[in-house]
Amino acid sequence: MDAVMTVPEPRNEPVRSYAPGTPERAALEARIKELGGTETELTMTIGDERRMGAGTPIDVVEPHNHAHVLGRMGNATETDVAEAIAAAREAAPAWRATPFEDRAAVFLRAADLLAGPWRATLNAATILGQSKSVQQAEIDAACELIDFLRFNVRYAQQIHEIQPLSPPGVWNRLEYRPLEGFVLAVTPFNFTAIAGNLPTSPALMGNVVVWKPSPTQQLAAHHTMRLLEAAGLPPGVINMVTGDGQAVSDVALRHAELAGLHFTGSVATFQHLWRTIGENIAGYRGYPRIVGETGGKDFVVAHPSADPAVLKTALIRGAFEYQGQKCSAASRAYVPLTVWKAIRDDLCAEAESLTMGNVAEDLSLFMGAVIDERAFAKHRAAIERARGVDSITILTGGELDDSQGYFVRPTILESSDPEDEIFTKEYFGPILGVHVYDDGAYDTVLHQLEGVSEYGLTGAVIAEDRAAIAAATEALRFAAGNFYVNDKPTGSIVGQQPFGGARQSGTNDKAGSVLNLTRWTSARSIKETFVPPTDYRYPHMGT
Ligand SMILES: NC(=O)c1ccc[n+]([C@@H]2O[C@H](COP(=O)([O-])OP(=O)(O)OC[C@H]3O[C@@H](n4cnc5c(N)ncnc54)[C@H](O)[C@@H]3O)[C@@H](O)[C@H]2O)c1
Ligand SMILES: N[C@@H](CCC=O)C(=O)O
Repeated sequence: MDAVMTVPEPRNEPVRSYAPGTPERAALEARIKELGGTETELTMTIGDERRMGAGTPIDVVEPHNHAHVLGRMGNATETDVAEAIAAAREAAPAWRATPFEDRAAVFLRAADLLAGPWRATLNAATILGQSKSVQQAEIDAACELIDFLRFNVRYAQQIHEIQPLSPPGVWNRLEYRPLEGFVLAVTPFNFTAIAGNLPTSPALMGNVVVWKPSPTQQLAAHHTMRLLEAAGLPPGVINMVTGDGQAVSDVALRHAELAGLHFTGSVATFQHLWRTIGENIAGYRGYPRIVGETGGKDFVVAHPSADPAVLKTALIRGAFEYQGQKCSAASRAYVPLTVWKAIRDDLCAEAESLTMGNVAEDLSLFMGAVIDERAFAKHRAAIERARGVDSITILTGGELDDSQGYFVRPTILESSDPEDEIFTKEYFGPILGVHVYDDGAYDTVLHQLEGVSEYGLTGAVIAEDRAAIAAATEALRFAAGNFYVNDKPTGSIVGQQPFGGARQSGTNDKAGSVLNLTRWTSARSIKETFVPPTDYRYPHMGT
């Protein structure tokens, strides 16, 4: 179309309340009932074909009621993955030739469908399959995914607007090509929005994608794929393979056309994928772009001037929302003695009072279950170890029950040893380590917490004293990619706090920002000279 088009100005999607009696609550309850009462066939999507993965069957269950099967998938085999790559490559020429505004319209439409008729479906699938409370599902599966889809379009346009200088007689242009080949998106269980963003952001930039969701997020991933189809995404642009990922690593990471990896998950998996790419580096057509966001050991440090109520709420919400299964969750806190004395009993009482259970049946609950048996076993081992360490006192929690669902009570551990593993290791669950320090030791504590963990994802300082805020901001400059002042370290919002961390927490390419989208384009410089020279001699050579 002959026009310079501007895309709609994005706004953050408002979070709905789901208070009893609201229409959104009624719609959600009805959809939970429908999806919870169906065993969904969790097919792969390869080109225009939907079929079950040909490998071993995998059940998707409700984490808070693990006897209840929500759906079944088949582990993708090497043949399945090879066919998904072939479908992506077949779709590539038409997709990269599709004008930006037509590509953008697909994702803007997906955002509007999700804001309207699809909202209850993605929220219900996230509550049932990932055990999120209503509030946690809404900020993730609805609002954050809508924001990713809308804001990325705006960011892509901003990238297109970056153009070089053109002196008289010359027109210089930058063309933003997609990468040559396919992008592999491998996504985690804990955020439906992240799972949706990792394949769609490269696709918006004109790439074709093979997407491998986490098996424990597959119900919401399945409906995300249907949403994209309903929005008009052409077959083959995003191909979804199901299962544990083994065949995906074996085939996709060794394929000559691998152009990029868009990953979110644990450090161990990311290092395995990166190592595989390194081992195959001579076999690719180009150098695959590697973007990976991984774990965290996220801190809250309080100064003696901290408002106790602000600190207490930041710890409760930061550590225990979604059972502590956010990469950003507060899992270590450093509190001066005077402030600790003011909050300890209330903090523990509040943690004990947090409601937990079947979040799909009771929409008033604050917490659900941890994601699966493996996570449950990891938390049990961490709590059992803590019981045997002299420097640790279990102040509250420590109870676990997997008879119906994988329930771990919010647990607060106090330790006099700031080097204990509760301050260094990511448990990814509702376990908060607290170190209490003498009020005069603030600077020493900042220095100690800066280097004790290998991660650099999120952190927060709670203080009223301006100099203390400035000291933490400076001392912890490289300890967190997302740093919060007088707030919890979780809950970043697209367009407001671009998200990601460095050190072992990832490549810090900031999901949902211009910085991320630039990784999915390979720019071409074009110089056109209007009146080209016709004689090779320069004036200094004389005639
Ligand atoms: N920094 C961030 O933005 C961010 C966001 C969300 C989660 N996380 C991190 O993710 C982790 C939790 O997520 P998870 O448990 O799903 O992580 P995970 O590493 O277990 O799994 C992530 C994905 O990798 C796949 N996978 C695992 N082994 C594979 C292999 N050999 N080949 C190919 N794929 C493979 C999984 O099936 C899943 O799809 C935590 O460490 C958390 O901190 C980070
Ligand atoms: N962006 C989310 C965290 C994503 C990781 O799990 C937050 O800021 O809480």
